[in-house]
Amino acid sequence: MTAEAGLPDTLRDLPAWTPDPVELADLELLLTGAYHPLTGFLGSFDAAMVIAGGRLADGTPWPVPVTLAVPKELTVHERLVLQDPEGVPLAVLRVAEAWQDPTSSRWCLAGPLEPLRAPAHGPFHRLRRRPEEIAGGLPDGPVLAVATREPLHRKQLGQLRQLTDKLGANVLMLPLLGGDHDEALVRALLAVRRDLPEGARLVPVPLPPRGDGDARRDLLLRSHVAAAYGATHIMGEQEAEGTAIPVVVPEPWAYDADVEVWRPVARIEPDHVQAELTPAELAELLDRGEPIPEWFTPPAVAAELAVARPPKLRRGLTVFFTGLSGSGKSTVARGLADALVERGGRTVTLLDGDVVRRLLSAGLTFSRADRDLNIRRIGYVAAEITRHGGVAICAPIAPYAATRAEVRRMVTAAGDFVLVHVATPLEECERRDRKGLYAKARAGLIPEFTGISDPYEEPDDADLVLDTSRLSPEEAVGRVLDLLVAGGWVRPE
Ligand SMILES: Nc1ncnc2c1ncn2[C@@H]1O[C@H](COP(=O)(O)OS(=O)(=O)O)[C@@H](OP(=O)(O)O)[C@H]1O
Ligand SMILES: Nc1ncnc2c1ncn2[C@@H]1O[C@H](COP(=O)(O)OP(=O)(O)O)[C@@H](O)[C@H]1O
Repeated sequence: MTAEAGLPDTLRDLPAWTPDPVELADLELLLTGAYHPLTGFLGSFDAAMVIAGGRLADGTPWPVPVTLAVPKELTVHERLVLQDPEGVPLAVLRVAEAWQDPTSSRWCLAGPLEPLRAPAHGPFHRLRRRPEEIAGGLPDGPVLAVATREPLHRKQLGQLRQLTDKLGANVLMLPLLGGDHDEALVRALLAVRRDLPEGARLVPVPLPPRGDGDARRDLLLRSHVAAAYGATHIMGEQEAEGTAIPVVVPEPWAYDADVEVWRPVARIEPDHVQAELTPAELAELLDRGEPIPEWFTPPAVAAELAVARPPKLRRGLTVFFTGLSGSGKSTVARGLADALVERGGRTVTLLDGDVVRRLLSAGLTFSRADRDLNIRRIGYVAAEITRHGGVAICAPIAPYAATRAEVRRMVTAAGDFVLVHVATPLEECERRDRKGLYAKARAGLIPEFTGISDPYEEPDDADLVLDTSRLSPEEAVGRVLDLLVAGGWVRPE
């Protein structure tokens, strides 16, 4: 891959496109050779064959459609610069085919890629390696890949040691990046490096989970990437047909509490007590901020688990109010912010609809596009506050369900999200008409007024519904506080 100082003159006039995070990861893996034998995004025939039968059109096994979706306008060009989210050009796509995905109706481009520069973003970049750099340097003999999105606890470490002993294998750890806490994952795996067999290598690989949640295809894809990195076997949860290298499934292990060691279940005396910590139990301990037992995982791994899932009392949270103008969003949101500040222990930022429109969203109108942009901006700021462990309280109208869902997604990648629908009836909001806007809207002086001449899509995913025509402001704030206490985000008084 070349290290260009800037975009060559000949490419400067080409249109540029920033693929989504999964496509960007695909691009990186295509360029590094980790997706061998693929060298570019798939065309319609290959994609259809892969979806139908797990094979490319020429019969080569390939588990997932690696495709690139673009806006229709971009399908007329012969070449396209693909860039990272900061606008750094990564590759040129020479378009061989523009095609419309029959299921999503989205337009896709296929064709060979010319690399411009290696992607240089993301944590632990210094540990990234191209497959050829690793595969060439591995010792002879079996290599067992552990391509994982989860840390290794004492059980998996024991299982791994058993498998490597049995196979006489070296270990290749491939932490799969693209989840919500990549750094914590890599740190947790680095923390157990001493417990891995001598000579184990660790290479982070960008391979976010794909939207379809198909575990079998995911394992197949991981097997292809692991094979490209030189692995001869992959540790997996289940056997699967069509993997690039054999899957080795560890036998069940449990903690023998009588002698305080992890061992294969088959080797535990029948009268001994077996212990396990299910994912749900582990999550509960983390939520409550209670210590993770040392028999379950090394303390350094436990510390990373707590980074990825902090105790709820310290975890970032967005409380998002939605409702008609005059429904009481600002009043209740302000009351909640004051109550949280009075209780202490939390930093609180109130992103009120009116205030946001004067600053962050100054100049935006009330068209659908501008309302969506306004809500996305609020969501972006709320997600950042949440990421840093604060409480963001938002109180815009947010009339569109899809945009609220987008904000929920952005925030939940960083922490927790609570949606409060202030469902005060329109008649009551209009009766209040604090700012005289409803009267103006009825008189046709304000076009596109929510509830009068513009839609409000009622949420069906609200965590709390408040009707302030039946509640005092204090009662309404109390309901929200009760919810936050019940959910563990706020200490009971
Ligand atoms: N056309 C139209 N429709 C709705 N609301 C209007 C409109 N024009 C001005 N206003 C005033 O702007 C406030 C709503 O702004 P938001 O940013 O919360 O709206 S949105 O979420 O972007 O739809 C809203 O304030 P709140 O009463 O606090 O909700 C109104 O006072
Ligand atoms: N239970 C209640 N909760 C919130 N507001 C109430 C309540 N009862 C009456 N109101 C009044 O309704 C109006 C709501 O306005 P506001 O909070 O600015 O709503 P929004 O932000 O949804 O436009 C305020 O004048 C407030 O005093």
